[in-house]
Amino acid sequence: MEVGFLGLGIMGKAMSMNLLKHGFKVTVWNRTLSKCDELVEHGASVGETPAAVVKKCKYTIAMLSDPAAALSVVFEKDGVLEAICGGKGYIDMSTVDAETSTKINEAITAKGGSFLEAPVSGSKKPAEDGQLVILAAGEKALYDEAIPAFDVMGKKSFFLGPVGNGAKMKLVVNMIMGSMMNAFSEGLELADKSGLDPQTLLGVLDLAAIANPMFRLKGPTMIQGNYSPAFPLKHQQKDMRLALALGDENAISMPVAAAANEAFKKARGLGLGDLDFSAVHETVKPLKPASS
Ligand SMILES: NC(=O)C1=CN([C@@H]2O[C@H](COP(=O)(O)OP(=O)(O)OC[C@H]3O[C@@H](n4cnc5c(N)ncnc54)[C@H](OP(=O)(O)O)[C@@H]3O)[C@@H](O)[C@H]2O)C=CC1
Ligand SMILES: O=CC(=O)O
Repeated sequence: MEVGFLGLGIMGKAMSMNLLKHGFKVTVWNRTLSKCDELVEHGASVGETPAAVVKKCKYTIAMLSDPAAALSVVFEKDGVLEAICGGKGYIDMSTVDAETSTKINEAITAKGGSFLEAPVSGSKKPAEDGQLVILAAGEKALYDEAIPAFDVMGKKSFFLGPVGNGAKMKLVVNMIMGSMMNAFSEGLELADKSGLDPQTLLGVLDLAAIANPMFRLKGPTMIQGNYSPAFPLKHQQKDMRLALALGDENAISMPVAAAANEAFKKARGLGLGDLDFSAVHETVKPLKPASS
């Protein structure tokens, strides 16, 4: 079956590559068209616009940076909305807020198409390995149709009911992850500056009740100061911002998440937005004295 794929960033490239490897026919589009070349080498076709991809494919997946990108690919000229119609599906796997997803759902379904939001948990490596956790919500029939693709991209898919629930689940998960990353950064620095070996801290944490894959994966590179991007910090800060707005809507006080958001904002201000989100570690380090 021909599947469309819009957005070939860190995640979209890995996810669409997995679809190709598992025998799906994939037509790709990316705003920066040159990013399609590598996929073409692996057998993908290219659509000139999002509308051209949707026109060709029974269902189209999107993996875009943020709400503004998700909306623009649907609503702008040559966008998804120009070609979506009865019998076609649109699956947005980007991390956005429920309001964005709902707007897209309304527009797609008004034209007779079906819509699913399906943000994912798991980063570059799980995307490459087909080990994502998929948090889907919306049209159940489209979910059932997409299961073969989800099974290739992920290790587990959840169907969470009406549109909005996938987005909310993803934001809750990333709010927790962003808060944990800040506590972890502070702990690494505290260990170091109080005379402990941060490597030993990693060993202790890994045997403790709070052992987790994120500490295991990111700890060694954070100690080296290597922040090669798997999950760009600017996207984590976007997720904290959107999660805080969800907290605001529901009158949930989230001081820990708010402090974590401030740290990610500070890191963006320091020009670290395109690095991995673990670069928030740099905000905990003491400023180097200005050279005289
Ligand atoms: N990286 C990760 O670990 C994870 C990321 N996510 C989420 O997945 C989504 C994608 O993340 P990731 O792949 O890391 O991000 P990248 O920054 O690597 O890629 C972003 C993609 O969005 C496209 N894009 C940005 N703005 C626009 C626009 N205005 N119009 C059209 N296309 C646009 C980019 O196109 P171009 O190439 O032209 O810039 C690119 O294809 C985000 O929502 C992120 O929060 C979820 C789980 C894990
Ligand atoms: O959204 C990021 C992730 O690692 O999940």
